[in-house]
Amino acid sequence: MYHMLHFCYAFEDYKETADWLLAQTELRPKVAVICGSGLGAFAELLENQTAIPYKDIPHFPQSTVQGHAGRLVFGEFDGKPCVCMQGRFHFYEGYHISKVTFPVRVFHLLGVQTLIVTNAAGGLNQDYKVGDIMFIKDHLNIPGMAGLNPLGGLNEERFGVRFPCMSDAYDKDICSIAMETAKELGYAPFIQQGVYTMVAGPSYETIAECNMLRMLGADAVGMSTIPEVILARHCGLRVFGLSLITNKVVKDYDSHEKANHEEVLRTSQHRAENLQNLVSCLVAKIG
Ligand SMILES: O=P(O)(O)O[C@@H]1C[C@H](O)[C@@H](CO)O1
Ligand SMILES: Nc1nc2[nH]cnc2c(=O)[nH]1
Repeated sequence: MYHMLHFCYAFEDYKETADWLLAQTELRPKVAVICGSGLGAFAELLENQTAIPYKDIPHFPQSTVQGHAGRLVFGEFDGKPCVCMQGRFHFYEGYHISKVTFPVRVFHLLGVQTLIVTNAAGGLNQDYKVGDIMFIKDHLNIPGMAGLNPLGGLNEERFGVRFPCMSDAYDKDICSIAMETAKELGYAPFIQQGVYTMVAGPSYETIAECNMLRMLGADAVGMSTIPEVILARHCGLRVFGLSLITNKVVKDYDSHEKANHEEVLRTSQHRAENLQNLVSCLVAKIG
């Protein structure tokens, strides 16, 4: 059990990483994108790229999960500078929760104003189909309710207030722009809006857990994103989040379906192009 007052990082650590990154590129991104499982190909589309492996970046953790390449890519969409994490960090990889969210505060110090988070998630809502893209309108922070919040410990006032508000976590204006963009691209038939919930993982949910999460009001379940969103809101970033529904969770004891990461990566690959188009158009509009 980790100690609540234990900090992995001091303000100076975030600053050191941000200053190191600013010396590697002349781009000054206003938008950062975190790519979910299998969704990292998006970064390949960036023009005028500078790609930096996580292992070369001071204080950065490493990606250990299949489908997370482990590179930070700076580049442009339609002339709009952007920084993209090709691979994120998860609590179940054994990282302290402040390591999982380390890049978010670095983005803030780079001058980023908007964070776009993407993830692969299991569909809890009966009406969702595999391949749907859910714009996140709210979240249920299950590990947070059990005491695992990235803001636990002493508050760093240089980033934000002790008790940040979360009822406005997902930016309604960006969500409207994303909806408009999805319609322009002809993607409306597979767009949903819903509530994302996070479990710590790495085991997938039992049938009873899926039924409970649905009863609590969640539409999709994953193992990431919420700690990043909380840290982003704490330091004043605007947030847009989307979940790719890569599988339908099992809620029926007669079902022979089994959740598995191969299916997650297959669905991500299938929808990769649509997601790339959507996110790149969005960056071009809001960047
Ligand atoms: O990084 P994301 O949240 O997209 O990855 C999801 C959750 C687990 O890491 C993995 C399970 O298949 O996919
Ligand atoms: N927890 C969880 N994470 C996922 N990521 C992709 N699919 C799933 C799922 O069914 N459950």
